[in-house]
Amino acid sequence: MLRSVLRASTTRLGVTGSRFCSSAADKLVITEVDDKTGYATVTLNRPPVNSLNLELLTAISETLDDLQNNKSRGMILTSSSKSVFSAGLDIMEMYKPKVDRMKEFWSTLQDVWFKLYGSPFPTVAAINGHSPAGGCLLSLCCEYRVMCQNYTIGLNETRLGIVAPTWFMASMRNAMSRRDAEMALTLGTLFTTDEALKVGLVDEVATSKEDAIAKATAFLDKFKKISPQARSMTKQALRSKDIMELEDNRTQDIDLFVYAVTQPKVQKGLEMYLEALKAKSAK
Ligand SMILES: CCCCC/C=C\CCCC/C=C/C(=O)SCCNC(=O)CCNC(=O)[C@H](O)C(C)(C)COP(=O)(O)OP(=O)(O)OC[C@H]1O[C@@H](n2cnc3c(N)ncnc32)[C@H](O)[C@@H]1OP(=O)(O)O
Repeated sequence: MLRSVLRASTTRLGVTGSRFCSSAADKLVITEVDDKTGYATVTLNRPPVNSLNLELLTAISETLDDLQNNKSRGMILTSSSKSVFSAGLDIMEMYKPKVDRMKEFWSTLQDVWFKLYGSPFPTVAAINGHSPAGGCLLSLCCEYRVMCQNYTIGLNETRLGIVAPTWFMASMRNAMSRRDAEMALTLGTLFTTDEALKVGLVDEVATSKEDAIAKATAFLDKFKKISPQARSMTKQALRSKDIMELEDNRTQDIDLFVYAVTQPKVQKGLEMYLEALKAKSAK
């Protein structure tokens, strides 16, 4: 049985929430811990599409700190939307940006990646909707992915005329073959659920969100008889090369992001992409 909200981090207004919040509906991230299993279900809750702006990333980062401090037994990452897991990075954070905010935005995304990719507790993404770009990245940071049918997932950056950073690429390479990752990254492929299963981008297909959560729980249950310390040390050892690479290059990575995104050609591309998205949603 899911017990009440453990902590619902940062509200949409950017105010940190209290431990037992009155209403979860206005929180960017809702965390519920199962009394029996100790597993936390972390729900992204920024309508309409969970695009990752600075506030949502900060809320995710705080949530991951809470889980680690509370020695979480496992986390299931999902979304409150009926059709979108996450639309990826909020394009408004990159379009006509203020440089200071942009630096904080990118640094917070790096924090989330470090904490999720390197988390000591086991993690599963219950992908209950579309999951392009940064949405796909969040799921790739998890150890296991269960995806509902008839959605799309992938690192589609090249289709936007931008380059996925090397740590995005490393996360994808960790989940599927190098060859498939190269094809997917260069083409900017958005896979259907069935295609994603075939290349190993997701591990299981679910018929509904409930089914996805049940399958995610079954994955976490597999570790019941494994020493948590041995498990986390093994995971972190396997991922340490990718983690150290970004740790050693954090500042350069932020500078490169700011430089690349502020290029007039990239700004024009983002403008056109935003217009196309708005025109589509207006139909
Ligand atoms: C080595 C060199 C390094 C160089 C570094 C350079 C660059 C940095 C790389 C950055 C990496 C980028 C990662 C990203 O994540 S970029 C974001 C990519 N995301 C997408 O392409 C997804 C776009 N969205 C969609 O495809 C669809 O919205 C959907 C997720 C499939 C959901 O479709 P649907 O349910 O039909 O919703 P709508 O399309 O109608 O959207 C509803 C409203 O939400 C707005 N929206 C959607 N996505 C975003 C977004 N990512 N950011 C901001 N806003 C978004 C959409 O415009 C609608 O708004 P409206 O209601 O006001 O019209």
